[in-house]
Amino acid sequence: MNVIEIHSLTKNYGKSRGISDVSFHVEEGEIFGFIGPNGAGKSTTIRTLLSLIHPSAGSATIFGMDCIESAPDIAKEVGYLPSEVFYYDNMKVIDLLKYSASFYKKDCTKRIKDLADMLNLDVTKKIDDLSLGNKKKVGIIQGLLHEPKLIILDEPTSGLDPLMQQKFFELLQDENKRGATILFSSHILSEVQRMCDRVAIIKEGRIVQVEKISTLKEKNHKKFKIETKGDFEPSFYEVEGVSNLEIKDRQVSFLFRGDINKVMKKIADIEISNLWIEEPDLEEIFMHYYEKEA
Ligand SMILES: Nc1ncnc2c1ncn2[C@@H]1O[C@H](COP(=O)(O)OP(=O)(O)OP(=O)(O)O)[C@@H](O)[C@H]1O
Repeated sequence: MNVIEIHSLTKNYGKSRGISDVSFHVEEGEIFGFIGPNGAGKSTTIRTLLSLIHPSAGSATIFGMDCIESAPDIAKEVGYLPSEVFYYDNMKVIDLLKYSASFYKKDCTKRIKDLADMLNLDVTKKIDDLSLGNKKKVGIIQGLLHEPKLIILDEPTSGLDPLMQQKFFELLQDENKRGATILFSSHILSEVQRMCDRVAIIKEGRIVQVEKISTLKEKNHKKFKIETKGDFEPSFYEVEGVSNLEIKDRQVSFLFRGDINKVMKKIADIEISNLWIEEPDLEEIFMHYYEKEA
């Protein structure tokens, strides 16, 4: 079942572009990444989905319900962490969290305590006295306290230190094991690569690719580095799919895309002393893709 379905969603801000013709779906139980550079349209897509702003064209459903018509029902089952959190600073953290919990028909007391303990947040403090990172933690707890079936996170890790990011990812993985579907927007590719099953790439308001992370990596080049005992056969360079070839003494490095057996057969013909084959990380794939599309 698809938890989120987005059909040709378009949002213009007056004459300026927000998003154009955005379509993708998120399946039940997925951790789905939504990546793109600043201003690409991630927040606009998410805010349209949550009916915080209305689309200029197109439609979207969450749990099969229309995002605009059924917004109040959808909100009960969705946890949302906006990219920037703003609060009435004078309140105590616990009072704000209790207030947030009052919107749901369940007792969230234990859950709030567990989340605050896990994230190391002192809920007796005034929001005014919290650092940016600790304010972010309040937002995370607000988004998760009602054990939502769908968690939508817009740039969730900004402001969190590396240790806290790690805890936060563990928390999300636990939520996912509990059955929650997660939509995770980010411009930090390493975290998307680490957390997500599939990813949609957005550029200048348009989706340019939706792919499994594993496929995205498979379809792309691998990096080869070889050290040889003797000189190279010139024919080695004729293998289809070899690019960015660099030779220095008895070391050769190149990128390869295609049937890996072909290049392995070539390598078997020469006497080598060492061999390294590296997967590109998502960042390299992403840059490659953006350059190609530019
Ligand atoms: N309220 C607004 N009024 C006018 N234009 C807007 C508004 N909000 C966003 N935009 C424009 O819409 C486009 C998409 O912005 P959006 O905030 O959705 O991108 P984003 O991918 O979330 O980027 P970031 O990572 O910087 O938050 C940008 O060109 C932005 O300038």
